[in-house]
Amino acid sequence: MAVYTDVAADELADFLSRYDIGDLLSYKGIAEGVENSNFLLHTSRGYFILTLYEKRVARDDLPFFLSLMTHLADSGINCPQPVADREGRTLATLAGRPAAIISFLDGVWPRKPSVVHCAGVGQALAKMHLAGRDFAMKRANALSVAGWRPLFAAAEARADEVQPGLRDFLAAELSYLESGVWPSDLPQGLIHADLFPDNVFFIGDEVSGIIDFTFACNDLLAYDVAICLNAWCFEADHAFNVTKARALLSAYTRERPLDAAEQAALPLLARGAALRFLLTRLVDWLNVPEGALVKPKDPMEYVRKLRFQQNVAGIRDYGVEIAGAVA
Ligand SMILES: Nc1ncnc2c1ncn2[C@@H]1O[C@H](COP(=O)(O)OP(=O)(O)O)[C@@H](O)[C@H]1O
Ligand SMILES: N[C@@H](CCOP(=O)(O)O)C(=O)O
Repeated sequence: MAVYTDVAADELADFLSRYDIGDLLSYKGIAEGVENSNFLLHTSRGYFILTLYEKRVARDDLPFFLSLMTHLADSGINCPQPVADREGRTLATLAGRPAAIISFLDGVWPRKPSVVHCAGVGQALAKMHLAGRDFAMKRANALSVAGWRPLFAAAEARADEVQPGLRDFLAAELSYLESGVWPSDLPQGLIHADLFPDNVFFIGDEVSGIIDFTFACNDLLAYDVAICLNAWCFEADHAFNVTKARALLSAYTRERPLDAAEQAALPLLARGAALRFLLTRLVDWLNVPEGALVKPKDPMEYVRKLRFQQNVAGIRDYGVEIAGAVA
């Protein structure tokens, strides 16, 4: 999270008077994250998270995100729950932004994910995919292949300020991924689409909860796995850690086996996943709003990940053997 939109104390007190969550004792902006404005509320009834939805979130999508959290929780996935006001509404407006209050989850996200954490997220991701099967609402992925060229267009003129040659590198990769290679016939379902370490809480070695569903959508399930491979299985020195990848994939496939087509497509999906986060990071890096409390994420990290994925020959490079179904 971040804070793009500040909220005055009297405005917040007025807003909270519509809810039954006790008296406000304190609140503070949360500097982590990059997408929305988030505040930690401390009231006489405990802690809550207040989110003001910003740039990439369409108001019309909010019922999908809020209903999804309720659905997943009902299916045994520990995730934040939307808090309704006294009239039963979970979606509101504050400081001119769509806003919601959600429950606070205990746990901490792993700053240096270990092999055990990677296994934990693999299992949690598969359980979330299974729990999403009977979620009735649908949302297309606005940041799949068709969504990448507008991001590229927004950043290409200044891409070489970040790294000489970056514009041409991005143009070539984008053209390749747009050339008809992207699969459409793999198993689809509800995906998180942003399951990075800062969105998975642990207590000890156990996953205690999953947060941040504002990119959740219907798309290829294996694409979600690819996003996680990129986000969890590289070291701080940018080396790919095959032991972590094996742990993540093995734990995932114990819950939901990957079919042969998904296994074969995984390196390509990981290229696409790397390009998607590279592009959003680049756009954000070049457009930090003045006065915003946000630390933009490094696009170059994803240039390195993309280069790695371009050279992956097959799923064996992720430490697992090809089989009818990886398990
Ligand atoms: N339900 C929650 N319980 C506890 N902490 C939360 C919760 N939601 C968000 N946070 C805190 O806010 C940070 C950023 O949240 P996130 O949803 O990733 O932001 P963004 O909306 O920008 O994607 C998290 O890393 C965590 O510290
Ligand atoms: N995970 C994305 C950024 C958006 O996620 P947030 O949960 O940190 O707001 C990235 O790393 O590029």
